[in-house]
Order: sequence, then C-alpha cells, then structure tokens
Amino acid sequence: MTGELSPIDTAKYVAARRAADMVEDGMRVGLGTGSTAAWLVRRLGERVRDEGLRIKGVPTSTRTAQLACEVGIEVVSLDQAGWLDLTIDGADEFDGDLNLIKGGGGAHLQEKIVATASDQMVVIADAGKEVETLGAFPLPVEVIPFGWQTTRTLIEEALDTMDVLGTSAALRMNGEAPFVTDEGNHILDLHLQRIGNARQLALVLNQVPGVVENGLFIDICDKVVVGYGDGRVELRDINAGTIELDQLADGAGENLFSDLAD
Ligand SMILES: O=C[C@H](O)[C@H](O)[C@H](O)COP(=O)(O)O
Repeated sequence: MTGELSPIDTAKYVAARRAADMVEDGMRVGLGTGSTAAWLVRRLGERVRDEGLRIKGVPTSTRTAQLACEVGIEVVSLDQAGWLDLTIDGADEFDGDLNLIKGGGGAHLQEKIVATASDQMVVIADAGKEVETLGAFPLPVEVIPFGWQTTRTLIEEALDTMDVLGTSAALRMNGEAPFVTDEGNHILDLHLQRIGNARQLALVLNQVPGVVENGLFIDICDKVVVGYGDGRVELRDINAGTIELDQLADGAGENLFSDLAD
C-alpha cells in the first residue's frame, strides 16, 4: 500500500500533503494535473471528508475533474469561480527564479489559464525537478491540428534564432495516433536541451500561427514545495527569497502514510 511508495512517489506525496495544508476554508482552488497533483486532490478530499473543509475546486483537466469528484470536492468551472485564491499544481522542471516547464501530461493550456487567474500559484514537486537552466525536459507546445506540420516548420525556423541547443519538434503520440489534448489539439515536444532565454522563447513561440500555448510558465509561480524521498519538505518562496525547511513527519516510513486510505 502507500507505505511501499518509491522515493520519488514519497517526495511527491509529502510535497502535495504539505501544500494541501495551505488551503483554507472557503477558498476557490485551482487543481493541477499529473501524478503529484493527484496526491494533492486526494489529500484535499480527505480534508473535505474528515475536517468538513469547504472549497470550490477548479480542475485543469478532465482527469483531475474526475478525481476531484470521486474524492468529494465541489467542482466548478473557472468561469463560475471567476477568480481563484490559490492554484496548486505539479511541474516538469523549475529553476531558481521559479520559472517552470509544464505540460508533460498535455494539460499546460488549462493549467496556465487557471494559474494566471489565481492570487497565488504553488508548485509541488520532487527535488529531481529542480534545474539550473530549463530545457532538459522537452518543452510542450500545444498546436491546433489544422496545418500542424507547417506550424512545426515555423517553430523550428524560429528556434534557429533562439538561444537553445536543439531545434527538433516531435509530434506527441498516443500509441499509433497523435496525442489529443482536452481542447482537441496536438502537442509538439521541443527538444531544446538548454533554454538560454525562457522569457523570450515563450513570447516567440506564442507568435507562431497555429500555436495555442507553450509550456513555459514565466513569473507565474510564487512558491515551490519541494519534497524529498526521505520525507523532508522545503519551501521556496519567490518573495522571501529564502528556503524554509519543514519536516512533515518524524521521518520516512509507514507512519508517514498511515492517514492515507488504500
Ligand atoms: O500536463 C501536465 C502537467 O503540467 C503536470 O503538472 C506536469 O507534467 C508534472 O506532472 P507529474 O506531477 O506527474 O510529474
């Protein structure tokens, strides 16, 4: 059961659980997508059930919407919520300025809209997601299906002028067919290796016709809750510019997970 989590899943779990404590009664909360965010949604469901926590959750994907409903969180659309107090989401990479690459699960379009419509965005991540320079993780770019090959050519031409090490854009597949996002689009994964100027790249990519949104989150994230395989949690705060150490539990081991349902 949960006591047998791998070190990476332990790290994701402790980060998610710590971030779930930031959610207060009455909040409107953006619910991220991915394996780390799933721990968060489950934990919030526990708090709803056990503590009577009242929140409205705005999911960033159909997967998250389904899970949130299953665990008893009241789900509303972004338009119903209007503006959010807090969004908590995972990331594929984060750097020292808390800029991110997201979209490994293909959800970065809704995630970026929801995070931008929030007073605060908190990322939850295992420590392996921290990088000095973004770009080792392939950068997802959502493109509309019409003329996607032309869009890819235009992106690769634009990359030639950018401070990146690679310029290839690969169509994400789901088995034999192109991957399709919740919005009915495709994803091009850009293998850049190193992004010298992420802010400039984000702007350039979104100017290519056919591009809907790229997975670079620049100046959107306020805090990163970093989990480690031994149960330690660190908080990176963009405003405080400090690292706070936080010990979630007495240490690693089954006691860490004793509050989780099967
Ligand atoms: O599209 C997916 C999202 O951006 C995820 O938050 C990101 O890929 C991280 O996912 P995970 O927590 O599974 O590593």
